Amino acid sequence: MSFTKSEGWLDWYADPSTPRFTLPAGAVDAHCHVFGPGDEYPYAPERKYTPCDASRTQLFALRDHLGVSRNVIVQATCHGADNRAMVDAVRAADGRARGIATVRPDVTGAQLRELDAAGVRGVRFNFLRRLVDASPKDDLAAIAAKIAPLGWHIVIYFEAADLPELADFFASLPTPLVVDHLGRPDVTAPPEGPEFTGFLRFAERTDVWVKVSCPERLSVSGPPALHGERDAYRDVVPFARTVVEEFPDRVLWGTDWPHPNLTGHMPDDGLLVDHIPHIAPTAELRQRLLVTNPMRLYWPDETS
Ligand SMILES: O=C(O)/C=C(\C=C(/O)C(=O)O)C(=O)O
Repeated sequence: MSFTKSEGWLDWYADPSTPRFTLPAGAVDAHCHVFGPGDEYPYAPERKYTPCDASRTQLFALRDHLGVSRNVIVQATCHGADNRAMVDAVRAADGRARGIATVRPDVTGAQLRELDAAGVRGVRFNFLRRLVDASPKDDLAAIAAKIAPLGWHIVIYFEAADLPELADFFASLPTPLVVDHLGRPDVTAPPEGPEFTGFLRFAERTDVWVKVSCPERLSVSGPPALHGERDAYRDVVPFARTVVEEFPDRVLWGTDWPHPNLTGHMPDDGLLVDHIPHIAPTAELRQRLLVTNPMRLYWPDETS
């Protein structure tokens, strides 16, 4: 079966620079995806975009190029609840990857145990209307109840403006929560404004983790110079740095490779690594962000 990429779709950056910032040993890319290949892992009929292919082999090549040690591979909406591409990539990583799945309310205990055995450690609830049709909260609550006994967590992806409406539902969930991409703040508003301070209050819950990822999605200071600028996405820094400094033990970082649904520019993944010292200004903060925190959440049996 062949698939045609969505109109205007930008492929991932084919020639990422070698980062100037050297990642610490054991660094984890805690948010990335695999797409297809579509002829082996067909894209879901209900998808709202059709990506380029982005295989596990290409993901692992980027991992090695950037100096990353491990990956958390998050099921992308273009694959719906068919987790095979993600699971096969996790299995192929020989213990160096974990997975976050998408499941439906009728998922069985046996299916969840099989995912867990493969290295899956959570599910994703996506609330972006441009990515998925809304799921009834009762369905999501049913999924949460099924996965909680496994010790899994729930990755939540939402627009900042929707957090007030979603906060009570999030509070009702019986598992830790991991927020994608800083909760997608409007970086044109001041960090001390009501929207972001409201998000910080939400993140004060000790079972809420935050990915300080995707500056390229959030930045409005314009695309960086053609991948020559080493301090790109400056307008996102105050938001990400605040979260890192306020919750140093509950932050995670990821590339978001292969960067779905970006228009205008595609980030050089080497630049995304070079962005890290701007949001985590000390070696100690970077050790927690990149190694200690993701190991505690995804490989607890391997942490001392
Ligand atoms: O890759 C991301 O995390 C962000 C996006 C896409 C998805 O999460 C997805 O399709 O699963 C987006 O903002 O379009």
